[in-house]
Amino acid sequence: MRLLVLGAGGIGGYFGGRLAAAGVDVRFLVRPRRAAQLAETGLVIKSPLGDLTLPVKTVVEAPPSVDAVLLACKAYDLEGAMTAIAPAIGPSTCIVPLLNGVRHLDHLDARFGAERVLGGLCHIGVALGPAGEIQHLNTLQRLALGARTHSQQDAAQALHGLMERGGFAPVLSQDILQEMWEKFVFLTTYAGMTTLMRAPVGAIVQAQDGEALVRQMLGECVATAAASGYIPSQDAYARMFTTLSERGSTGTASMLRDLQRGGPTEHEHIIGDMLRRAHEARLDAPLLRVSLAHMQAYEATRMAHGGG
Ligand SMILES: NC(=O)C1=CN([C@@H]2O[C@H](COP(=O)(O)OP(=O)(O)OC[C@H]3O[C@@H](n4cnc5c(N)ncnc54)[C@H](OP(=O)(O)O)[C@@H]3O)[C@@H](O)[C@H]2O)C=CC1
Ligand SMILES: CC(C)(CO)C(=O)C(=O)O
Repeated sequence: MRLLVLGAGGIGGYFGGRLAAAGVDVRFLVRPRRAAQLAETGLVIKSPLGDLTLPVKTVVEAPPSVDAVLLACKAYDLEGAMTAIAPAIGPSTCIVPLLNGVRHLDHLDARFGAERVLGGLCHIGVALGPAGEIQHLNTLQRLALGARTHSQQDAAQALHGLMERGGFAPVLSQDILQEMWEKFVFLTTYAGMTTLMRAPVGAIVQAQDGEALVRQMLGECVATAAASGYIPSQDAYARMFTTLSERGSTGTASMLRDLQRGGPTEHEHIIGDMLRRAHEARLDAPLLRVSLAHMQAYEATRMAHGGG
């Protein structure tokens, strides 16, 4: 099976690297700067689960008709990424997007046809270091993928088999859209609250109304998910709330880290999309409104200072 991984950043580099190290036929579709860097250093992963340095195959133009594409770009790069992978999408190619959120599914479906687009997500903490190395920040490495329709089940199973070779125990989800929505609900609150407060969870819940505000934003997201047909399970809700209200936690969403380094963020794809869906369902979501306005003001300021 020929696998094309779009992006050798945190997510693409980590999972693609594990697969390449196991002998899977992986090509990384990257831009010229990253191609040069990888040619010089190889793909480097620094992880508590095992470091890795290996030469990898890169391409700056997609080869025709691969078997599967692992899509691992940030949401603000989705349009360009879809154009980049287009030549690789043949009649039986599957695309597994690993982006956070859910809105990208609509864009991918419109561009390539819903039958090509499986569901996917990952729970992991990875970031690119200064020399382009992939830093694995904890020991989580959960990748889940699954069929969105009955007709995709065989393809999902085959891809899961391929992913298993990477040694990161991928999950073949029987309800990937539900899982994606649960992560969307969690991440919107995590990113919304930690960016608004410029603080980790532990500091937020120490503030007078901190925990109440976390509960309120989570409630707005849960109501939106429910109105969209994806009520988080009780277990999922309990896990989310535990993480979002943990005393002493130093946890922050990657969106806060992106903001603190003055970079672009996925706020429209995450917070903006959740709020849009709340409005469509005629739900009041005052905290999401504040959170989105805050991120849009950040973005306007960033652009005014020449941010690209
Ligand atoms: N990092 C994490 O721990 C987690 C991230 N996610 C989600 O996964 C997604 C990816 O995040 P992450 O890996 O951290 O992001 P990164 O910024 O680390 O990596 C994205 C990569 O995509 C590449 N890219 C973008 N457009 C193109 C293109 N047209 N052609 C080739 N390469 C392209 C970028 O290349 P270039 O270097 O050229 O810009 C970059 O290396 C996001 O939606 C994120 O929210 C989900 C769970 C955890
Ligand atoms: C929730 C988390 C930390 C891990 O998957 C993440 O996706 C993010 O912060 O962007």
